[in-house]
Amino acid sequence: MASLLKELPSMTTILSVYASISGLSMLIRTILNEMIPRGMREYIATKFSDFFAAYFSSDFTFIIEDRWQAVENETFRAVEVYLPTKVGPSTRTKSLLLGTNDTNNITAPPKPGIPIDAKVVDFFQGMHFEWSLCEKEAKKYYHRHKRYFQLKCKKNYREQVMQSYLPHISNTAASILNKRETLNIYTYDIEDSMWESTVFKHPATFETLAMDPDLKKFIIEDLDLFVQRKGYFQRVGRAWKRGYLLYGPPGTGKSTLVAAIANYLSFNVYDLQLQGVRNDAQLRRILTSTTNRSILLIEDIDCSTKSSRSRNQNKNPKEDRKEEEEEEEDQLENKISFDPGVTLSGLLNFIDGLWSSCGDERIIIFTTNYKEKLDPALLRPGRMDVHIYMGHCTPAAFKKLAFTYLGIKDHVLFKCIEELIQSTVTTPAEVAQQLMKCDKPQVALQNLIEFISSKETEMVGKDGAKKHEEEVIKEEVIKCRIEDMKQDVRQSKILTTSVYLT
Ligand SMILES: Nc1ncnc2c1ncn2[C@@H]1O[C@H](COP(=O)(O)OP(=O)(O)OP(=O)(O)O)[C@@H](O)[C@H]1O
Repeated sequence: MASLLKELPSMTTILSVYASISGLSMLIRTILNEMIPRGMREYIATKFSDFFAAYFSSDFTFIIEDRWQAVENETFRAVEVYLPTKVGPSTRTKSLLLGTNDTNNITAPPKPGIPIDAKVVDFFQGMHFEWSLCEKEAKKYYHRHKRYFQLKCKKNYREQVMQSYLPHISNTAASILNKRETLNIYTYDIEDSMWESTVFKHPATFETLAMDPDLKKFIIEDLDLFVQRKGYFQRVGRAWKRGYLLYGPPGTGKSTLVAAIANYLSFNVYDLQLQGVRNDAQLRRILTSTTNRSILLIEDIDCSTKSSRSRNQNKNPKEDRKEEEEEEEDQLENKISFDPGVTLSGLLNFIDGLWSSCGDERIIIFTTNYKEKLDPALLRPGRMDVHIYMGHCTPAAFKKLAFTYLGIKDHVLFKCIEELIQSTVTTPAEVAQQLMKCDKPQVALQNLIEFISSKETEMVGKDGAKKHEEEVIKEEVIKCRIEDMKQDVRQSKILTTSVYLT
């Protein structure tokens, strides 16, 4: 023992070694501080600490961003649906987002949501998880901020998270979404680059819709077949989508039919105004951020082109022509400007091009009052699968409306009204408006007879003047066509064939 103590260095030696080491380290630090720039020093220090943290820390973090490879991230959406179910009184969150989008019922209890940076704790099969929703600034000013979920857990839970926890979240979210009682209607906010939703409570159903019974039956069967045919679409190598083109005069029930389809299938509706969309890239982003089991609605598709918009407004073909020329010039300018607008080919690409494969169980509906004004490319077979004409009121449609609005299946005035309806051009919207005026069938039906009769006399008076006007318009149209052909020859030298919607 005494010999062992003798071999130990003395206190003085230890202190002098310590002094030399600290002196040396100070010298090295000073040299490094002078030789290596500050930025690089900080970078090396962070890398060092990251390395040791990863090596020695027992935690692991999963990041789930809102978009994944250019489309909406379904895992993010599942977590977004699942996590609010975990914020009860027992959970350790310091804040909670509350709100309701049910504009029809302000007393509806608010639903919980996850605020940015709040922490939500969840337990699954004895494992402890900590979630937080974060946001980071977008690189481009017109893109919304990126949101992502952070899931922190023990490193050794990693496998279980992938194999059982995340599938459990997806299944729970899917069953919540399938059971949802309310539908949403979305409209795109160009400023914030995001879809905004509100509760969709349209009372229209196939039951209340006044249309030809065979056509109604056909549509219902077509929808039923569509939702059952997941395997079929896969087998034949087509995207699980269905396109409907609804056309016909205003007030014949096109929007009502869309609402009836949404209610029948329990699909959310994405109502897109093409006019505000900046370019094809933005259109792609908008369309890929819609969800499955939904309807994409683009109303008045004919009005989305500049030329068709002006044609609708002007009665005088000469003015039409002038405005068209101005618009063609605009289009030429647009082609070279920063913001070229949406091209028809950009839209078609989503309907049946390569981008059509993004998403499942989607219904695309275009509506128009003027099918003849649509670009033939849109009408080509395979583009819009079903073309549905919504026409003027028929005797059968009138009976349906009378039952819906007055609750009657028959009345002595029916015969007279049916004859009047056949001899005039009346829309279901006009009939519905008259029937709504009074609850008493006798009075309401008499009002309707007066209304249709006055329309009939108006039409007879207008007939002569109308014929003359039609002849003048025909002449003008022929002149315009000849001018068009000349213009086309000139244009084909300058323009390629892309069609612009703005
Ligand atoms: N076929 C119909 N069956 C039942 N109600 C109808 C029908 N058509 C019109 N209506 C009634 O008329 C109103 C207007 O109809 P709707 O907006 O669906 O017509 P639209 O064809 O979409 O018109 P637009 O082309 O102007 O958009 C509806 O609120 C509905 O009450």
